[in-house]
Amino acid sequence: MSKEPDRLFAQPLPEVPDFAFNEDVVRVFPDMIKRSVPGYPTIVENLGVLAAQFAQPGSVLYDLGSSLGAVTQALRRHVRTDGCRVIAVDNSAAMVERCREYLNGQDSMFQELLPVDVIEGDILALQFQPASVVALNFTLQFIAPDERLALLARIRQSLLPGGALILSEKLRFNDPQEHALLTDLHIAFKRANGYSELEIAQKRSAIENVMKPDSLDEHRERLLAAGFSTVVPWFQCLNFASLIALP
Ligand SMILES: C[S@@+](CC[C@H](N)C(=O)[O-])C[C@H]1O[C@@H](n2cnc3c(N)ncnc32)[C@H](O)[C@@H]1O
Ligand SMILES: O=C(O)C(=O)C[C@]1(C(=O)O)C=C[C@@H](O)C=C1
Repeated sequence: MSKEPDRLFAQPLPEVPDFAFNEDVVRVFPDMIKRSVPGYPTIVENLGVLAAQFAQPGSVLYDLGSSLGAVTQALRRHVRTDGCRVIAVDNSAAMVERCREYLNGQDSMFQELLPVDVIEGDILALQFQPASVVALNFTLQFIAPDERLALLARIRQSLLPGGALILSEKLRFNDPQEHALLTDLHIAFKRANGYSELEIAQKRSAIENVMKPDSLDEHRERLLAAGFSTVVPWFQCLNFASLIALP
């Protein structure tokens, strides 16, 4: 994995462009996401552990919005169920190209890993195959809010009995004091990871038009409306959380 540090927002920009998963972001993404998302390494590794409990023989495991394939690699480290394969999907060509390189690297180091297909495509246009595990790890927040319910309903339709959706997201909070507190603590997390006030402010304006977090209640209600029967939060660190949704 690239060790290049994220300095994308370190210099004052005359105008901060909307955040995009382009070549510049790809180069620094492992560093960016680890220093920006509290609990990210724990979520990714345990997503593999959880997935192993839900994987059904001969089924597909989806990594939707796979970026550089961190979740796909965790699935391949932990899932030992016969006949499973991983389908990783991302609509950023730059991410997909680098993801394939990293997965080839994993293949060259370990034997008997689950086979994986990396598809460059829009998850909103995907024809889902019967799946036992679907991971949306910090991806739904980048989908237009009015598309989210239909996507989750299609995922629910594709899930096999005994399977699970694992959904990780940045959260917003309806209570203004709770929202302000957790936002301040997230900023403190970024500062502690070496981001300057300028970097934090410019990143915030880059993502505000393209990333729209929901509250935990909104997630729960939407998942139930999409046909899931059970929604269980399994991890929260500051304003970032991960949920298991069962069919
Ligand atoms: C924050 S990143 C996900 C991080 C990754 N899952 C991980 O755990 O390292 C969001 C990803 O979703 C992808 N994405 C956003 N909208 C998408 C869409 N409609 N279809 C496919 N991928 C999408 C972006 O290109 C980006 O790589
Ligand atoms: O909320 C922020 O400040 C973030 O930087 C979060 C976040 C994310 O949750 O995906 C946004 C964009 C990058 O992909 C990395 C992290």
